Amino acid sequence: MSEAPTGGILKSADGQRAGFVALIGAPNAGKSTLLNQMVGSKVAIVTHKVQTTRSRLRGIAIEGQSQLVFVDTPGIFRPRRRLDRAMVQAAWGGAEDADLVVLLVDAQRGLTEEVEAILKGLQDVRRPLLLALNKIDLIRREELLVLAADINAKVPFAETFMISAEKGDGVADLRAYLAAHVPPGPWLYPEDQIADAPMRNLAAEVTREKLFLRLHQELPYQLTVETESWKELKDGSARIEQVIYVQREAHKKILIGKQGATLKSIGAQARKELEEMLERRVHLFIFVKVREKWGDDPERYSQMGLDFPKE
Ligand SMILES: Nc1nc2c(ncn2[C@@H]2O[C@H](COP(=O)(O)OP(=O)(O)OP(=O)(O)O)[C@@H](O)[C@H]2O)c(=O)[nH]1
Repeated sequence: MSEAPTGGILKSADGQRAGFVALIGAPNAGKSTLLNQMVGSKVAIVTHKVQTTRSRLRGIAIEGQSQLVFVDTPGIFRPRRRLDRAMVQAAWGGAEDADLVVLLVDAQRGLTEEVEAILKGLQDVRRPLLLALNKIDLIRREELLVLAADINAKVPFAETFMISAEKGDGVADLRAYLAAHVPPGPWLYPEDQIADAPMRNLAAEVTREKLFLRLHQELPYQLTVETESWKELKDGSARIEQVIYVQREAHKKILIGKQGATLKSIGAQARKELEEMLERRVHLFIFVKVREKWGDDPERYSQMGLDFPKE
């Protein structure tokens, strides 16, 4: 067997396709359910190439020779606070970055205010837009056709799919369409990273995400989270210790906050998500350490699966 030219990490690019698919929709539209159907048991890799909150990797699906990388565009609606507004902008940026954008609509709820708001936002997105009407098991076909026409009258979608994410109806068609329409090119993520994202990285990624969500522009990007220890306890819970490395004492202060309040709330959010993800109780201990100059050490970047920025 001959080795792939990339050293065996990526498969040969013959006939391969790969791309980012932004899945957007109002809360409860069924995004998670659809992703589970599309991605199956495969967990997304978690070493982001770029450290931003723009889009979160939700899962990777392989369909034939195509790799579909699903990204979330968090907080696309309800921009109440300034941070939220910044997130909304970032979210639309995420849609702009994607190769294809799928709007998932709960067909039973129909054209709600939230859906209207998303449609408005989508008018400026210069990407192929696909509409997926979900929960078709709950409504009559005639109503579905009317809804499809109403939505397409507002924003012309390249294609409209009618699916039941829960029952699986129509999901294969959508998947096949996406697979055929992502750009030709080598896969974006090596196959082995998709199957088993190391749990320690995953846990560190969760905390890192909470840090960015909470502190946003206050903190510089030179910050890293490492999971130092992970113990399975007898009562079924997990004890996880993490260290957040920052470059300066001042950053440490910001991160910890008054009387530890900032770090405490970040820790609480991370723990909650970890508990949901791992389906068990989690004891999370986070320490903050100053490690000067780690930002200049290329080795650290590659450990995190990041490219070392040239300047
Ligand atoms: N009947 C029916 N229910 C569905 C279908 N797809 C999703 N649901 C239900 O809709 C609810 C919301 O689904 P989620 O997948 O959690 O929705 P979501 O868009 O990820 O929600 P957020 O994470 O809050 O944005 C759940 O109770 C699902 O079981 C479907 O095709 N038919």
